[in-house]
Amino acid sequence: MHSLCKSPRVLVTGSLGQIGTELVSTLRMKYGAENVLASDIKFPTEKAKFDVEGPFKYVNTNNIEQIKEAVVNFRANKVIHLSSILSATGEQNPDLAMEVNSHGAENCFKVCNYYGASLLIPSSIAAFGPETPRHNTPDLCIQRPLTMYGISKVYIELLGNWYNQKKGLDFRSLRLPGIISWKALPGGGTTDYAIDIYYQALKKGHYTNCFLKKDTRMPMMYMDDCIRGIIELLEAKNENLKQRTYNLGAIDFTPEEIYESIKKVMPKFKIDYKPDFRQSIADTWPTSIDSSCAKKDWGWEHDYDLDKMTDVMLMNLKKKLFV
Ligand SMILES: NC(=O)c1ccc[n+]([C@@H]2O[C@H](COP(=O)([O-])OP(=O)(O)OC[C@H]3O[C@@H](n4cnc5c(N)ncnc54)[C@H](O)[C@@H]3O)[C@@H](O)[C@H]2O)c1
Ligand SMILES: C[C@@H](O)[C@H](N)C(=O)O
Repeated sequence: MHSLCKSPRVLVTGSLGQIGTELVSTLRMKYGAENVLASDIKFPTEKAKFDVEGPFKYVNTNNIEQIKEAVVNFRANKVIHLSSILSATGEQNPDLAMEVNSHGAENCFKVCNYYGASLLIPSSIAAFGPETPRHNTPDLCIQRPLTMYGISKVYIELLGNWYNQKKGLDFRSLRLPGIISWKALPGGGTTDYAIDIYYQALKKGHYTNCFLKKDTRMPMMYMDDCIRGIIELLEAKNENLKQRTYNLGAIDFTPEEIYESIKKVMPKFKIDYKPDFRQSIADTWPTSIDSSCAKKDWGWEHDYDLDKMTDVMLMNLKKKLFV
């Protein structure tokens, strides 16, 4: 069985996305480039590539045979499944979201269960809905999301519990907030205004048509915290885990607060608002989440606050855009 292999052999799906491009490079630095197989339905390009090069394979996660082949030939004992259609794109193309998010995950569960590999799939604050307690949302509470994306996340969380209890599959998941980074562009999320605002601040000095109202508070996190959180959960001792899915909280802010944070560095920066369909998605999500269970079971602490993140985002984006 592959699970008996000592060194981690990790297959990452959807690895050319926002989180994957950074996670793959960090894992390669940690485990050795040859031990991390990146995969996606896109191929690496000059614009979208990994800082640390290593093996890459085309894997469409809707095709179970392609996942099987990658796991078997690479002798993967861990799968990190990232391929996904995010919330806003998912509401515009619900059939695609159902196919990629639910069917793709089902395929990963079946393959990992059969070949004895562990499986980590991120969940999201989108797994909560309008009936969920909105402030400091606990791990265990009512979850009735209204988006196709959120529905698939609840399905994955529950499948993970089932496979863990009935089949002994080592499944782990984190409910991530909106992730903010400067390296890769996001892929159609409701929290993505909080990335675009930094680009527009530097390019135009004015963020026009912010698609959420100025007082819409959502949980957020800087990418470095996200990558560290994923790897800490991946490496946590199984006996310390009291649940299979953990809230992973960090910071929370509104469009107006991130605007004020940027203004501290760029006093002439301006913003205007034009909320669209994404407002109704954001209105059903928590304003902040409680990650005390992750802290208690495996020591989770975030590092970046809003102003520290703003400094790092502006500094790195300046170099990326203008140097
Ligand atoms: N970015 C965030 O703010 C955020 C927040 C919470 C949870 N998450 C979760 O983290 C994971 C990764 O998110 P991300 O932000 O990197 O997403 P992304 O949209 O940036 O990347 C998704 C990747 O999946 C690939 N993909 C799409 N369909 C595929 C298929 N059929 N087969 C294989 N690959 C396919 C895409 O080409 C893309 O590279 C997802 O599960 C997402 O739900 C992300
Ligand atoms: C929150 C998260 O899952 C993603 N950033 C989205 O907005 O869809």
